[in-house]
Amino acid sequence: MSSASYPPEVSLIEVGPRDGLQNESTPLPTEDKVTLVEGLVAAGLRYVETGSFVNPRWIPQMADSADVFKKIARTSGVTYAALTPNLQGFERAMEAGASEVAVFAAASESFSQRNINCSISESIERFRTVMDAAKTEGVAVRGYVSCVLGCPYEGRISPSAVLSVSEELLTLGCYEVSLGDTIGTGTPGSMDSLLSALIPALTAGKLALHCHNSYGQALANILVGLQHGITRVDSSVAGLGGCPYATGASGNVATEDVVYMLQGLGIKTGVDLDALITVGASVCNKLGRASQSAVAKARSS
Ligand SMILES: CC(C)(COP(=O)([O-])OP(=O)([O-])OC[C@H]1O[C@@H](n2cnc3c(N)ncnc32)[C@H](O)[C@@H]1OP(=O)([O-])[O-])[C@@H](O)C(=O)NCCC(=O)NCCSC(=O)C[C@@](C)(O)CC(=O)[O-]
Repeated sequence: MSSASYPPEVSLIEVGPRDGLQNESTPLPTEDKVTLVEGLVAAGLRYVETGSFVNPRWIPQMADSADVFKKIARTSGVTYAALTPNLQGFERAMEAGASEVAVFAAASESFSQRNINCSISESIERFRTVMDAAKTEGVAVRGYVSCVLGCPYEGRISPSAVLSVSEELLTLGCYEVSLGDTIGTGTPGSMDSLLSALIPALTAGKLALHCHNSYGQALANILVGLQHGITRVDSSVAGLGGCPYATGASGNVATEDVVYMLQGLGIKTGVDLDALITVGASVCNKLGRASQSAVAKARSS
């Protein structure tokens, strides 16, 4: 396939400070989170999911999100987003100065119960109150759907289940839906089938991809997404991450690896790869863990 089949530009949604850090056994100190967010922005990322306003008893790693939002030096043109499961989370996010928020649903009932303690339909009702408040405040709301290519409790998930909840989120007013391969079991084949089912109904412009790399398929799955016309991709510096309610979910696809692949396709991201690798090395050093980015490992060897 020629490079002309790919978009000239892809927007990266950096989820490292939120998804990347929410599962760490020892939470990263607030100051280090602030340094991480600022480093990512300095490396060229223009959308950084900076924290989440969930129940701190459920996710203690994100308990200091308000402080992170308050302490970061902001750069104009950058979106500093937060995850908000309900109105209480939305209000906390607004008080902390989040530029936009994301609600998160699932295509699997069991995952929805374990992750946010309610059914899929109850979650949509909770999000309705968030959407109403966001409309009043003039704040954009992104939607996530987890388990689009497999669930840790239910196994295979049908594209029609993903379509149904994605449609509900878009109807509620989310400007896009990020499709989460939460446990990274998807393959280019299952991603192709899913997108072939979703895009005629929803359009590629309303979809983003959020791929975990547990089975080493994330880049291949993203490539399939690009071929379907998707131009917005979530990733996490150094491949940090994993969902606490999805056993076996390893890190998100590494931002460094996505940038390298996109550069190779001649696709612009606005990200300085060397600067990003330095940011990834620094946070890994603080966490005392190895980078999950193949590109960062190759460059440091
Ligand atoms: C959704 C809830 C809050 C429901 O939790 P709940 O216990 O059902 O909530 P509740 O409404 O019954 O309230 C119980 C207590 O929680 C408090 N509470 C309630 N809401 C909030 C809030 N916003 N902020 C702070 N506190 C809150 C509330 O005030 C109350 O406090 P108490 O009276 O007992 O002292 C809970 O289940 C929760 O926090 N879940 C978070 C799960 C989570 O963060 N998971 C990881 C993110 S999702 C993910 O990683 C997947 C994704 C997005 O990356 C995509 C992918 O890869 O698939």
